[in-house]
Amino acid sequence: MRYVSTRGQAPVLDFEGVTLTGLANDGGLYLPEEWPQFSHDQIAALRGVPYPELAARVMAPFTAGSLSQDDLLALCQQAYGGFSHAAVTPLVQLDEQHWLLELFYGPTLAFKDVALQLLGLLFERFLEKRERPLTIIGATSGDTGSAAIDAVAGRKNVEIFMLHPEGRVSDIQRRQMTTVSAANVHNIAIAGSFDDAQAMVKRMFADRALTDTLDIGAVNSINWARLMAQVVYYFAAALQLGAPDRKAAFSVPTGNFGDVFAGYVAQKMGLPVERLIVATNKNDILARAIRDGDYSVGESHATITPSMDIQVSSNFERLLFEANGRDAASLAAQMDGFGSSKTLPLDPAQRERIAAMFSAERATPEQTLEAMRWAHQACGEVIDPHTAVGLHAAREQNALDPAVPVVTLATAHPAKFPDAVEQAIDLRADLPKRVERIMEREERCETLPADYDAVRDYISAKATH
Ligand SMILES: Cc1ncc(COP(=O)(O)O)c(C=O)c1O
Ligand SMILES: N[C@@H](CCOP(=O)(O)O)C(=O)O
Repeated sequence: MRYVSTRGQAPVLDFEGVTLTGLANDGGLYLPEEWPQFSHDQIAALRGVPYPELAARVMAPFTAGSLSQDDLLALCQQAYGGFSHAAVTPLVQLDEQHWLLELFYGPTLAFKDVALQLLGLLFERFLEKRERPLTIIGATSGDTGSAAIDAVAGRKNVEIFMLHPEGRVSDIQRRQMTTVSAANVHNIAIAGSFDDAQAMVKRMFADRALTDTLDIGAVNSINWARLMAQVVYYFAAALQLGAPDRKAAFSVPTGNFGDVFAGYVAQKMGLPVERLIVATNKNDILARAIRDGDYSVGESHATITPSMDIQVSSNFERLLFEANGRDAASLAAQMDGFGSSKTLPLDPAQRERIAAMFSAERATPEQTLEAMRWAHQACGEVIDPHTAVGLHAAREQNALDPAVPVVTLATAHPAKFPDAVEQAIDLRADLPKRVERIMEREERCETLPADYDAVRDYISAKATH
């Protein structure tokens, strides 16, 4: 499989190259040159297949040329062997139409583990032959950071610098990152928003002074391998609900647009997906883009769903590229305009193609809490506030055929956000035993201003050259 940049000016890479490169050097994001196709019979043959094998079969076309089938299967078995649920991503029924796809059984209790447990192993495999270590630089609003750190802590040939917005992640999210004592882990709290952190990370990929001395890698969803691994659970859920003979819709709590874009990829591969519902909090740039064609940056608001407090949504670029017929030159011009004006009007063709598959819904804090109460009182499920944003959006879809099952992605364990859970249902969600110990450990974190030079210089000084 070959991978091309959305902006058309970066080298075409294979899967190994794209995994180690992260952001394309023209500022774009990598995508497969073409979407692999699964026929009706090939999808039917995946029914009942255990998760690690399903993962290897769904991902095989994307890794072809860089990993053998046997190697890929062995990596999937290792990656998912540590999940605390036998089904890895179990499906739970809420009522006749609504389901939850629980994605929080990995070591750090959020959906990020599904991709990052595998990515850590892929790094290790591909770095065996390299002489220089890979310096991972990432930005997190809470969950990517802990999952990525867990995936690479103590591994050879790799070190990680993770930026998070100071005071804007939950205490548990922060401790999951800052209590890891491995020498190859560096946490940086910046006095700014997640968007400030993400913008700095992207700028570092284009900073020759840095890239000439360090091999920089990505764990954020700018890295194609992240999205690839997330495609699998759409297959897992749809197969259980009757695919390929029955369609399913998915409601996805959204921030950086990676998770819902993985659903789009599953649909492009042949999975019968009726609709993808983009669920946002008050940071509703995506809802405005999908509904009104207006992708323009607003103020960043702190909410009870901090992981989704995102304005500039990395993976929306991938969808814009798809929706303009993969015209890289025109996309590059659109993104340049967005870079300077912070506003991007979608053209009519982009709007039409996006509307054909995506709906968008925004949840207020009260609607979020109300969805948590409904899940608890009517269905006996304790859900986290991010999942609740998705569930609220799912239950607003009156235009959907009631015979179509709607799956809300349950993106985090409720214990990661105990205050919001208590506010909604007056119950303190207990931390699972496997992570309880983070509450006693010492924290390690550098606090820096939201200043590009200060952060770049700190990383440059600390990194292994
Ligand atoms: C718990 C949780 N839900 C939802 C999201 C949004 O996912 P995405 O950024 O892939 O849109 C995130 C962060 O990415 C998250 O951590
Ligand atoms: N919500 C995310 C933000 C980063 O998103 P990513 O999917 O691009 O890594 C987080 O928890 O850090």
